[in-house]
Amino acid sequence: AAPGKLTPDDSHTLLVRGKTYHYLLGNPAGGVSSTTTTVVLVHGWPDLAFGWRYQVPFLQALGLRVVVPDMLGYGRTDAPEPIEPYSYKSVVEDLAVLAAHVAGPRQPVVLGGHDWGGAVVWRFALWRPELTCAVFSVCTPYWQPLKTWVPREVLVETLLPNFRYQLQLAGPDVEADVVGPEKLRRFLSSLFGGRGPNDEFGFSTEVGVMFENLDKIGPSPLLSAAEMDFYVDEYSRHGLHGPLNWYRNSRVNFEEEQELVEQNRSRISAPSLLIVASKDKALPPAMAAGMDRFFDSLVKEEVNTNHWALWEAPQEVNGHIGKFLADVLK
Ligand SMILES: O=C(NCCCc1ccccc1)N[C@H]1CC[C@H](OCc2c(F)cccc2F)CC1
Repeated sequence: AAPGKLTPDDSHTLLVRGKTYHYLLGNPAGGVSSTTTTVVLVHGWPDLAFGWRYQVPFLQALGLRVVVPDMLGYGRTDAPEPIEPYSYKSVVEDLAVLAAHVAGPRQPVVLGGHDWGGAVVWRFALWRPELTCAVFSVCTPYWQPLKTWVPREVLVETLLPNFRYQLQLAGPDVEADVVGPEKLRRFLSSLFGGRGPNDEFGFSTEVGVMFENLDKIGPSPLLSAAEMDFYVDEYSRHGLHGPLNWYRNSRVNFEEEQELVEQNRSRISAPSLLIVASKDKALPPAMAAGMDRFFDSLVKEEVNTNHWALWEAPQEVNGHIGKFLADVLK
């Protein structure tokens, strides 16, 4: 692979704990040396490894090796039917295997996440602190493992009304209705900021997918037609069952994390960066209030974007990540 930029032959697959993962591997400008640091980038919903397209070349130019998987259920990675393989603990173990394959056994790596990927990288730092060199999250705050089970509908009614859409996404309706490339295109355009002729939304955090509006939704200004075609093609492979399984593990995640609660493991010692997005309706900056108390070293930054900060303000996002990593790796 050409050092410093992604080429088509930088696409790889690896059998990871019984699942085939597809990932992009970007080598650093100047080539790999024994001291090269590896960054693992974890995308969210509904996204792909391609969602990090504005960050990968920037990180390669900094001299980093970049590993970017299609997460479980997405793109050219397998999409198992059951929900358990999509739990935080299981996905963290998958990422640990992938990181070791690229960076070598027991080599600490930098973890970067957006959205669900942000939640995953915080969990990686909790479960595998010995493999965590540094961690950054875009949009997603940290929350500690809880010892009391709160059903998602109660969490929505009492504390996080902005999570109400997750009740719909955990149910059967979206994967039953959003089938085939044209429906998937309208669905993805809705999530990526596309609107109807009278500014109608196809998705809202209060409701979720607004099925009656889908056929009116136009292209998102955040992606070119070719980029959108790629997302539609990639999502047409498996449909939405896998991606939606991420919303069906609240109880599994709670039960798996009791091990962390019992061991009093709720603090993150690795140098950490949170970049919040001012206008993100799913993950508003206010959700990050109070998380500092769980960190030995936390930097918080804000960008003035909606949920898709990686694409809306890549220069600012990359600037914050670059400054953070320069401090960590100096
Ligand atoms: O659903 C997600 N993303 C879809 C966004 C769709 C959208 C697109 C464009 C505009 C608006 C919305 N992300 C998940 C990521 C994990 C989060 O759960 C972790 C968690 C807790 F469980 C409790 C406290 C904080 C915390 F972060 C829950 C949101």
